[in-house]
Amino acid sequence: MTDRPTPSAATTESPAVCVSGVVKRFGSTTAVDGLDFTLERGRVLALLGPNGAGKTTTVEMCEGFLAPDEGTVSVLGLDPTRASDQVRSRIGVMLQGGGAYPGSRAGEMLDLVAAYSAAPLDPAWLMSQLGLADQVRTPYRRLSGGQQQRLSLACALVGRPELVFLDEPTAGLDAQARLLVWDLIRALRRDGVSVLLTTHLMDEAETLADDLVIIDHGRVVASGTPAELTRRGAEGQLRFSAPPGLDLTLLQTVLPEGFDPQETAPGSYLLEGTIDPQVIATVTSWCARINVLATDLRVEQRSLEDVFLDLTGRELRS
Ligand SMILES: Nc1ncnc2c1ncn2[C@@H]1O[C@H](COP(=O)(O)OP(=O)(O)OP(=O)(O)O)[C@@H](O)[C@H]1O
Repeated sequence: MTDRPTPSAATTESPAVCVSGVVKRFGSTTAVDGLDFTLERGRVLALLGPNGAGKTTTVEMCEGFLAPDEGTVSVLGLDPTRASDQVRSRIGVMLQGGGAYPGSRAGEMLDLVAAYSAAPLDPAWLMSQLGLADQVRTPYRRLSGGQQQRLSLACALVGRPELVFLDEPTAGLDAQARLLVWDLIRALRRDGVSVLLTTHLMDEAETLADDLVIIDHGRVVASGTPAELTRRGAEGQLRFSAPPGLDLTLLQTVLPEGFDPQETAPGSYLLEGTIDPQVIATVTSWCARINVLATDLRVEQRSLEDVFLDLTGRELRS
């Protein structure tokens, strides 16, 4: 995927997407409630949030399908509702089954979309990248849900867009198809394509995104790189098993300041904080000194699920 057309100079320097103070209401429901975030060029930003958080509404405003009630949305430096023709020729949008003629063959559909583009990718190559090489002649209605999903991704990408919107790109895909889609998103990133994706899958966000915006009830609850977010607060946990009833005040005196070791269940011990090799060595040598065998010693990093739970008191998966 090389030789993408150079974007026009007037909008090359602006961020791929800039959402500022955006509010969107549907009747009495406020779907998006003062949202701010920026997707810089060439990066992958994941909007992560539970069902109903406002992810799809946000993406649809960026695609120009919906206008915000308040605030501004800028895509490649342009207003996606006012300059929709200019914006649409430069973005890739994954439509969920929309616009498909049920009788048309998968390969024909992709060829048709490619024909509208000045410098399309090779449709046959794209079909094979997405594991659809054997479905080129299959009518759309006979494709499985996952195959339709991947064809819709192919349609979004075949025109070599500068910016791609992927709303839950792997929803409903099996593990193997999910990995194909992940590989393709990584390839887009390597090619300098900007990607805005929504997901409620932590592993997807953590694996693919350079930047994460966690939203809930239409608002940003946290943002940063996956590493920054999982490092926030308690950085990690060290757990070990040992005979119950150890006097942890003694352990605390030899640990760096800020550690408060706990016995979470009889014989199960937990330390939260920055777990570095010195902390592990301190714990094991303290156990040796009191002649106790620590078993099952393991270090766990906080996941985005933990971060979300800390911030909202709720599980990310609803
Ligand atoms: N066209 C609409 N009319 C009325 N309410 C809507 C409409 N679109 C979205 N909503 C409501 O706005 C809120 C946000 O919905 P949205 O689809 O943006 O969330 P989401 O984060 O994408 O959720 P999901 O992961 O379930 O797709 C929800 O309460 C939803 O019911």
